[in-house]
Amino acid sequence: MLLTIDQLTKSFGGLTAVQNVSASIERGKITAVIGPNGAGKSTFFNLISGFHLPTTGRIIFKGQDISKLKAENVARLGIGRTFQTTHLFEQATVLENVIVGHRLRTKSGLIDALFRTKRERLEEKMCLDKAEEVLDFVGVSSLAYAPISSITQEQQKRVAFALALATDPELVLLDEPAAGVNPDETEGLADLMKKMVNHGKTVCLIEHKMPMVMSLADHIIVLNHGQKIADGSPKEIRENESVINAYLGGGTDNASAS
Ligand SMILES: Nc1ncnc2c1ncn2[C@@H]1O[C@H](COP(=O)(O)OP(=O)(O)OP(=O)(O)O)[C@@H](O)[C@H]1O
Repeated sequence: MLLTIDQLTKSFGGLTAVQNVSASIERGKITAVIGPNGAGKSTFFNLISGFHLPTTGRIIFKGQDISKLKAENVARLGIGRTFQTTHLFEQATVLENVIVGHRLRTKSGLIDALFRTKRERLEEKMCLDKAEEVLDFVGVSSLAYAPISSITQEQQKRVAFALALATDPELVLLDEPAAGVNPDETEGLADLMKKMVNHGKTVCLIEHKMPMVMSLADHIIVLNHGQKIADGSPKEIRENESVINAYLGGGTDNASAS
């Protein structure tokens, strides 16, 4: 297993957002995390990527306990994540967004930047090369000099993917990668996730679009009220009574059909 989560709990004051969840993510596969609104999915991602410290429990990545590491150190070890497209800088270009994202995660400090050391100049070149490479990978090279505000939501999703890929992660966490895009674009983004896997990445996504999840994921983890209520293949999840009751069945608005 690339990542193992052992009895993970996160409480915010009196509210337990993630409760005693154990799960694992297999290398080279696509794992989806699903569940109703407020189930704890984003908190789960925030815990894995070091944005929240667990209240109790452990997160083991490639044999190393990363439970207490800060986000920048988790990123350095090989876990990349997307943020909502609203985190992109609207007035900056696509390329600038990826370079800034990458620089925030590389080593040059303020002193280096002020004195323009050799390392800093070298890293600048590496950042540009890396940004061009990931923009090419996600298929938006031709938009490198376009401001974020001028491109479509689907193209912004691709830029968010590029940002996550810029640190060369082994595990990529994608938070609702297909929210707000049309069915054709959803298919294009699903293809991009498969391409990541074909290039050696392990993908874990949070997604409400069930047809996409069912056709794309190798493994699905279902959260409800902070607890894991099921874990299995798409077929197993589709047929699981508690998942049907909590999320998939009964005309719920949560599991989107498109
Ligand atoms: N930083 C925080 N402080 C306090 N409560 C929080 C915090 N982050 C999340 N919560 C609470 O934890 C619970 C789980 O929220 P979370 O965002 O993880 O769910 P989710 O499954 O991602 O929901 P959605 O599908 O709506 O994004 C919610 O009740 C939420 O209000």
